[in-house]
Amino acid sequence: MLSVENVNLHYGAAQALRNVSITAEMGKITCVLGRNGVGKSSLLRAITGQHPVSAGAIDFNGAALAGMAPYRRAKEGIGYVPQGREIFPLLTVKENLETGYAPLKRGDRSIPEDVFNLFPVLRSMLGRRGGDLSGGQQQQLAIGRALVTRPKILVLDEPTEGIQPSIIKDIGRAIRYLRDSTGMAILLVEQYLDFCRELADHVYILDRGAVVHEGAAETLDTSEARRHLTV
Ligand SMILES: Nc1ncnc2c1ncn2[C@@H]1O[C@H](COP(=O)(O)OP(=O)(O)OP(=O)(O)O)[C@@H](O)[C@H]1O
Repeated sequence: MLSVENVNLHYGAAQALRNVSITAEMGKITCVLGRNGVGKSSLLRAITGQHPVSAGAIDFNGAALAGMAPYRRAKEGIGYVPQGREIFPLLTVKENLETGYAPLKRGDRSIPEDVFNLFPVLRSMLGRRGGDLSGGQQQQLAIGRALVTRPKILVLDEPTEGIQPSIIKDIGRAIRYLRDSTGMAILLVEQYLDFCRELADHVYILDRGAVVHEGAAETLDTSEARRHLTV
C-alpha cells in the first residue's frame, strides 16, 4: 500500500499541496480528481521523487520514500507515466521501452509479453521513432515503458489528456486488466470524471492543493465532483 500522510509541497514561496493524505491499496484503482492547477501533478511528483516535500511522510509497502532519489523509488516498484507522455522522440519504440530496464537487474531485462498483449500496436511499430507515433500511441508506449520496470504501483498523470475515445477505452481496459491480473496498485490523477467513475475503486477530490473529498467510487456524488472540476 502507498500512503501519503500530511504532505506539504512548495515551489519557492507558493504552496501547491496542503496537508494532503491519501492511500492507494494493492489490487485497487485509486483516482485523484481535480481541475487544472489544483496540485495533481505535484502530488505525483512528490510520490515519484521529482520534487521534494516540505512536510509529511510517503511510505510504500513499509519503505519510507521521502528523501529517496527517483531511481531508487523505481527500484522499490513505483512506475510512473508522466503527464504529456515524455516519450523520447528520436528513439525507436523498442528503445523507448528499453529505457525501462534501468532499475532492473541484468537478468530481468526483457519486455513483458503483457505490454504487447495490452497494446498490440506497439509490437507492429517497434522500429518506428517515438516522435512519429500519434498521441494515443505515445500514451500506450508511456504505459508500456512503465510496465517494463515491473512496477508494484503504477502512477498515471492524466492518461486520457488529448487522447481519442477509442484509445481511452483501450487504456481503461489495460488499467483494469493490470489491477485484476497482477494485483498491483494503480494511482491515477484525472480531470475526466466519467473515466474515473468507470474505473476507480476509491476516489479523492483535490481542490487548491487540499483533499476536499474521499470515498468509495460508487458513493461519489457526481454533482459535487463536477462542481470541483469546473472553474
Ligand atoms: N515548477 C513550478 N514552479 C512554480 N509553480 C509551479 C510549478 N509547477 C506547478 N506549479 C504551480 O503549482 C500549482 C499546482 O500545479 P500542478 O501542476 O500540480 O497542478 P495539476 O492539478 O497537475 O494541473 P494540470 O492539470 O494543469 O497539470 C499550480 O498553481 C501551478 O501553477
